[in-house]
Amino acid sequence: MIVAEAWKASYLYWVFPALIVATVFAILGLIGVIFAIRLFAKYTCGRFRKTTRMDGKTVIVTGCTGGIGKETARDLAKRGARVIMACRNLEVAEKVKDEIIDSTKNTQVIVKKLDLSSFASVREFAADINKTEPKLDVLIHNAGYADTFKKRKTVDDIEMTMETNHYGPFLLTHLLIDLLKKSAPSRIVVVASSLYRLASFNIDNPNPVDTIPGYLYYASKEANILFTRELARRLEGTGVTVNCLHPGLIETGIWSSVPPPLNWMLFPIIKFFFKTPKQGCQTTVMLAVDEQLEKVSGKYFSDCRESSLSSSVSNMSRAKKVWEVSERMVKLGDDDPRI
Ligand SMILES: NC(=O)c1ccc[n+]([C@@H]2O[C@H](COP(=O)([O-])OP(=O)(O)OC[C@H]3O[C@@H](n4cnc5c(N)ncnc54)[C@H](O)[C@@H]3O)[C@@H](O)[C@H]2O)c1
Repeated sequence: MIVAEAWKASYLYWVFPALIVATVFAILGLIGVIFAIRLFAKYTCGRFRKTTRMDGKTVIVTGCTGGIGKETARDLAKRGARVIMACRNLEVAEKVKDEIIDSTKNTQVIVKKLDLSSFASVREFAADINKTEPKLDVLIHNAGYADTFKKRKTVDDIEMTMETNHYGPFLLTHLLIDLLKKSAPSRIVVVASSLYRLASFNIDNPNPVDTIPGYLYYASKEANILFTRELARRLEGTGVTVNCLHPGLIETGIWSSVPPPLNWMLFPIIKFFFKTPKQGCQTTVMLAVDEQLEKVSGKYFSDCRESSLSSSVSNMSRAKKVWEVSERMVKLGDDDPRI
């Protein structure tokens, strides 16, 4: 009884609850500030002006049946470009094409089959473009594949993530380079990711069939950046520029590769904090369209601004080695163009 009375009289009797309440308010305040910062970032992300036109220009966008690619194709069609949708699934692509024509009133939108996980498909697509298109102003490497755990090989016996995200686009660039040079000033845009920092392309194991694909996705994005830097060096003076970008964290189908239960936890984060595909295509569109960037090459952009790269991808001797390994992997023939 006496102890209870003493406890009540002690200042600790009030200080403890007050501390708990203050801590709860501080935590809630912190969460609120994080929310506000993220929402601010989401709605003030870079946005490229709508007025620059692309009439008379021909653009290829790979992987545009959904996500960032679809909004990129729509935006460029709205600006008057002839848009070639290079897609794996023709049935879905035709529906998306109709939707884009409907919303932009630009009938110069066409679909062509391209499966980046097959060198034969890449060759067939490039041969068709070289035969039918008198010029090519912009080539956008947007398509991307991600899986977390499922190890898969392509028809070429190459690890799926690496071929789709790096070797396929590497070969396609070679096969279209003469057309791009002929059409100069022309551009190549590579959709990479800031998550390249999480992994490293293994030069000693260019066909990493035993590695977890989740890791290889990041490694392929590092390869995208090294490819961009070496390509820019090799294309100097040709009038063809190449730049790469991080689109931001975007609410697209690529996140469905995250397995349960991680995807259940990720779902509200993606819904609340990630940008929409329309917001996510802004940097790609800027690199494809902005007249002020006509001579800019070999750079990395994020949120419509040039951004800095880590030292691992600034190393040009590493970029050269990745290039040489990639040349061997795609088995360039004697008649294929070299860059
Ligand atoms: N969503 C993000 O948060 C995010 C972040 C950083 C980078 N990226 C990059 O953005 C690009 C677009 O991805 P997204 O987020 O719109 O995802 P998405 O899954 O919605 O789109 C990917 C597209 O690539 C196509 N594709 C996949 N494999 C292909 C193949 N073998 N041949 C041809 N096309 C193929 C798909 O059909 C789809 O149209 C990718 O390169 C991705 O790595 C996305």
